Amino acid sequence: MSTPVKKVPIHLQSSQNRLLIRHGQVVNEDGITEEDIYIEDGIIKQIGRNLIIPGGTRTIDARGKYILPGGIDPHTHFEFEFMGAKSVDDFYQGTKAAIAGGTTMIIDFAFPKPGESILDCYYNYRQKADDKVCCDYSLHMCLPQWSEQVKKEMEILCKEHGVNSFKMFMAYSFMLNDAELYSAFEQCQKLGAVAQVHAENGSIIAKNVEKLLANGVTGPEGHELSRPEDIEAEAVNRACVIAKQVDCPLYIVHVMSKQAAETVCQARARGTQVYGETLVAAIGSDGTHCSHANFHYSAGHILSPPLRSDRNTPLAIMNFLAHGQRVFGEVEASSIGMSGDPRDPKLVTSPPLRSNSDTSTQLLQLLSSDVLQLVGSDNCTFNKSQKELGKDNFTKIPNGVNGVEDRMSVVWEKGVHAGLIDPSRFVAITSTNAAKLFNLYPRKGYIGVGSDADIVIWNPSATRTISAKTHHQAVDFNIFEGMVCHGVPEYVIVNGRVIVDEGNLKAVQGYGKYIDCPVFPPYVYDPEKVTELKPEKNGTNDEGIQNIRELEKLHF
Ligand SMILES: C[C@@H](CNC(N)=O)C(=O)O
Ligand SMILES: [Zn+2]
Ligand SMILES: [Zn+2]
Ligand SMILES: [Zn+2]
Repeated sequence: MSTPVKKVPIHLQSSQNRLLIRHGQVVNEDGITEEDIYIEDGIIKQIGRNLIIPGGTRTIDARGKYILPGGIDPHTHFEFEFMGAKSVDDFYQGTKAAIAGGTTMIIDFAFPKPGESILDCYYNYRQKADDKVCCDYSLHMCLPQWSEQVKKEMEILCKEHGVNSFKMFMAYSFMLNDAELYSAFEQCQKLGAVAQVHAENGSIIAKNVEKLLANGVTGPEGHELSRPEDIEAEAVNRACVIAKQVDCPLYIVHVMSKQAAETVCQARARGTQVYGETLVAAIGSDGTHCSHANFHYSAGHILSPPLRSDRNTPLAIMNFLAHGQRVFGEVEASSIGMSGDPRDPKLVTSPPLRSNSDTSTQLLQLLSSDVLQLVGSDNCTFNKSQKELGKDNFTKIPNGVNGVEDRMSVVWEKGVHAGLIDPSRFVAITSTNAAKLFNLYPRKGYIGVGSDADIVIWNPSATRTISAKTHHQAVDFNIFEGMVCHGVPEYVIVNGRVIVDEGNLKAVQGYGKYIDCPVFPPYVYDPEKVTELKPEKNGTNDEGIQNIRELEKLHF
């Protein structure tokens, strides 16, 4: 007979784990409501008005503020050994900085060392991250080579370790060829995993580099010259063609150019199931900074695919992120029933499409698809001294920039404050869509009963000036240096704990944990059939997300 568990009377339980957020505007991807939120033991327990809550609960007044699902950054490289250097933001400082900026979960790219199996790589990443992370995290696995062993270990990672996404490279010395990509996509599709690609044509880049160096172009300006937009767009298209042959859902990481985004758009219009991730760097910066007289300044902006020198890129990328991105071409708006002034910047983002009959049908299809679904940081930071590895040869500059701390504010400034997207779309592209694609939703990326209490109280009218002097990252450079952003996190709640409290960061090392990403994400593998799985938002059911109602069909 077991001894009865002694239940501590609720009014004696520590109020540390009970929180009430009042008078805020709750923003989910499908709308905004004025509701209060009651949190206990790290879970959202009640949403509504006039909630009955126990005494001793801390109350936060969110009047005039938005209450957002915590940001989810789908793309980081903490303490990553790459190109002869190790990225300086580790899992502690990187996740601490993430929380400071309103991100409450990250998904890092595990990358096997030479000769290391992907299974050992997984164990080693868990070893180095678990005790350091300040917020929850998951892992993608990179596949720098293809073999029967890799194929087998992908299955183990999917079935036993909660990895449901694999990144293949089409550039760098560890690029896979088309047949290997084909096999890798087949395995992803069989396992119910998300196939991700770094889409640049590595063979053409190698030839361009040879020519540039032979002609004495060794500075950072050579980086984009060696890998122009065509080289990115060609690889995006090729990956989409292979994925379609295999019927494998495809996720293009770091779409960095108009041409690549248009290629995603056209592939979607042909019925290819492809998702596009862009980076906050592509929205908040551009390639003109890479040909600056100062080497450190230029090298500090080097990543791949490169920031583009076309100054229209940030606005075009932001438009591709806005839902129902409209591509205005030669086809007259009236001829396809479009309203609005064609000169409206929201409409014009890309060179004219051919105006013939099936273009208008195709255009209509394009008009209905949102081209890019989410924004990552690709935080892969190297100090000025490390970037000097490429002082005499741009191909040796360690590739990577910052973004994990500033992602949310820069997207708010360039998107919501600029009037191009609304707060709900902001939530979709900075949190919810990542949760859906990697099968974390609605536990993550949603404010609903039963969801994890990862919440940001966001002040839309406050501003902050970004600087390496004040940021919480380890790196000594910031590509957004001096940018004034509207949109500041005043409170950041991580699994029910107030980590940013009235702007003060109180990160706790090791407080985060590893989160499994189950295979066959419904939003990816059942887009036709799947109904939107969502908890009763205001339900009283404290079993949380078990309470599933069938709702309208999926729409991305
Ligand atoms: C190697 C890694 C980070 N570096 C970068 N994007 O330049 C990536 O390709 O995503
Ligand atoms: Zn990449
Ligand atoms: Zn990356
Ligand atoms: Zn502003």
